[in-house]
Amino acid sequence: MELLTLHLEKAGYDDEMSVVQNIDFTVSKGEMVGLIGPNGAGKSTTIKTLLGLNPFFEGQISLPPDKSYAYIPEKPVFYYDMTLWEHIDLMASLLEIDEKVWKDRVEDLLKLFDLEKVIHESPATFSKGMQQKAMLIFAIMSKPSLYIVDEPFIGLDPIATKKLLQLFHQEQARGVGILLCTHVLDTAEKICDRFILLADGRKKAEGTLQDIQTNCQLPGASLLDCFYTLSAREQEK
Ligand SMILES: Nc1ncnc2c1ncn2[C@@H]1O[C@H](COP(=O)(O)OP(=O)(O)OP(=O)(O)O)[C@@H](O)[C@H]1O
Repeated sequence: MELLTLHLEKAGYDDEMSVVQNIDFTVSKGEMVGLIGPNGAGKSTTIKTLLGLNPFFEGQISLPPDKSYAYIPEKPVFYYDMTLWEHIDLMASLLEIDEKVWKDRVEDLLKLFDLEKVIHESPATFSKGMQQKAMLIFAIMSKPSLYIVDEPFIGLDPIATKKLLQLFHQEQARGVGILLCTHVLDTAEKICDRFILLADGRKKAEGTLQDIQTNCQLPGASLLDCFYTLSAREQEK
């Protein structure tokens, strides 16, 4: 069952000029799809558009009903005057989650990510990795059916990365779909079921690692090598 279907004929930042053209893909239940591409390829524009943050687009987007998808941004934003616990409390009331349910979930997540000691401090003063963990807790506590995650690994230490990968795995096992936008290709290669490769605002390749290897005529090659080959091919055009 498809949780996200996207077909962007064009999208950009004003009516005049489109940044991405003819991009379509789906994310199904239990599936992790990697959205990859070089700097400026159009990944963030695609994500902003599918989240409804960008009014300049033509196409169709279908997301799960309200509140059942969560976006984890690359650059977290916090209220300076609020503690981590106050952020969590606010999030729970906005999402209308039962108090006992969210408190149990949050307790486990705070323990998992080692943030119990700082619940009464403002996340605005946390390190990059701690802020990333806080954003993950806000997203996971709502138990969405789809995650849209932008560069979750930057800033996380190896143990937190491992814990996050295990968490994603558990979430996928309960049928959650994940759209993962990342430049960390060696990790993406291990965890994603399929990839969408964007370059120059267009979809250049799509499929499993094996499909992409076939497309590049590089059997057995790493995702990074395939990415490099496809990017070089694009530059030659
Ligand atoms: N707010 C904006 N206004 C106008 N143009 C923008 C804006 N944001 C991005 N662009 C342009 O859109 C194009 C695609 O940028 P986008 O941020 O989607 O790329 P990306 O694939 O996410 O890159 P990166 O890997 O560097 O994050 C670039 O040419 C960029 O200059």
